[in-house]
Amino acid sequence: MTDVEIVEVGPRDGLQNEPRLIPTPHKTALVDALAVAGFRRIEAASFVSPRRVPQMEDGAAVLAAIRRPERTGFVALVPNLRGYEAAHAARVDEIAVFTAASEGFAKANLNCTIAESLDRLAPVVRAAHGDGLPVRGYVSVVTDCPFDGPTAPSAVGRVAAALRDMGCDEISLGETLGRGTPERVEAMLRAVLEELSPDRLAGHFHDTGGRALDNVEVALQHGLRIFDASIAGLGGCPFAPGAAGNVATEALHDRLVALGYHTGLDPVALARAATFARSLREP
Ligand SMILES: CC(C)(COP(=O)([O-])OP(=O)([O-])OC[C@H]1O[C@@H](n2cnc3c(N)ncnc32)[C@H](O)[C@@H]1OP(=O)([O-])[O-])[C@@H](O)C(=O)NCCC(=O)NCCSC(=O)C[C@@](C)(O)CC(=O)[O-]
Repeated sequence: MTDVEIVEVGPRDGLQNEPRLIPTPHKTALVDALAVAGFRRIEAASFVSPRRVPQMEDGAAVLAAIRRPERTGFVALVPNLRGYEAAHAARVDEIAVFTAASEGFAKANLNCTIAESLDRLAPVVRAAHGDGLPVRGYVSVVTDCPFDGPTAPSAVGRVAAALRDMGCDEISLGETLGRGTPERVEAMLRAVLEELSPDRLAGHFHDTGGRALDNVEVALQHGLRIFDASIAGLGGCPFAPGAAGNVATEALHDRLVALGYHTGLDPVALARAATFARSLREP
């Protein structure tokens, strides 16, 4: 059976969009419940401006309190060297840096151009590698941008190649708005695969239009074997108006198993974590 890795991003990409501030112990409990399910990687926090994303302000406290089973690596999202230093001090196992394939989204999310974001990220990648940490690089808005409209596949290929050239070990292709169709995802993947081999890529599909699982299948057909997902479909992006959460981890797991792939995850523990995740959204 072929292995497919699901990278759990709910504690970061999912919770960052929750309007009500979730107490730190509840975030920690969610990460612990997810770790029981057997993930190899959980994106547990981000170290960004607390003014821009107040929900993520307690990232260091979350990382200090979680259990750390040996099989699970904990990832944090960082926008700059300051974020990297905080994440490293919080003993992350991997970092994720992020940019976009459109200027409109780079401006809204990072307050800079794509080129400026790449300049800002290069020293972060060097510092992480110097400390022995792997780096994943996100490209957002790979099919559609809420500000600039449809994204040209060639633009995604260019930014993914720039992240690779900078040293990112893996590139996660963010379908941020969740409105991409399998046809448009396929066109985007063809452009990216001219630059990178599929084993360096991850698919990151939001599910606003209900096509995320179909988009995963297209990516599987093109050789991708790593997918990001968010438990209970939590989330959205505070800087992408109208975007829903990532594809739900438990739905992705079930689809992958039905297709004959092996995820290494425990479905009972996943269901428990999903129930707990849903309870965090209740007032
Ligand atoms: C990128 C910046 C930092 C640029 O920041 P800036 O807006 O250009 O301004 P700045 O550099 O002057 O910093 C603004 C404030 O943040 C502080 N600051 C600056 N850096 C840090 C830091 N690391 N940690 C803590 N604080 C920080 C800094 O000290 C200052 O504090 P103030 O003077 O306002 O009190 C800012 O715009 C920002 O944090 N943006 C938020 C980005 C974000 O978290 N977006 C959501 C995650 S991305 C996403 O969800 C998409 C993804 C990855 O999932 C894939 C997909 O689906 O597409």
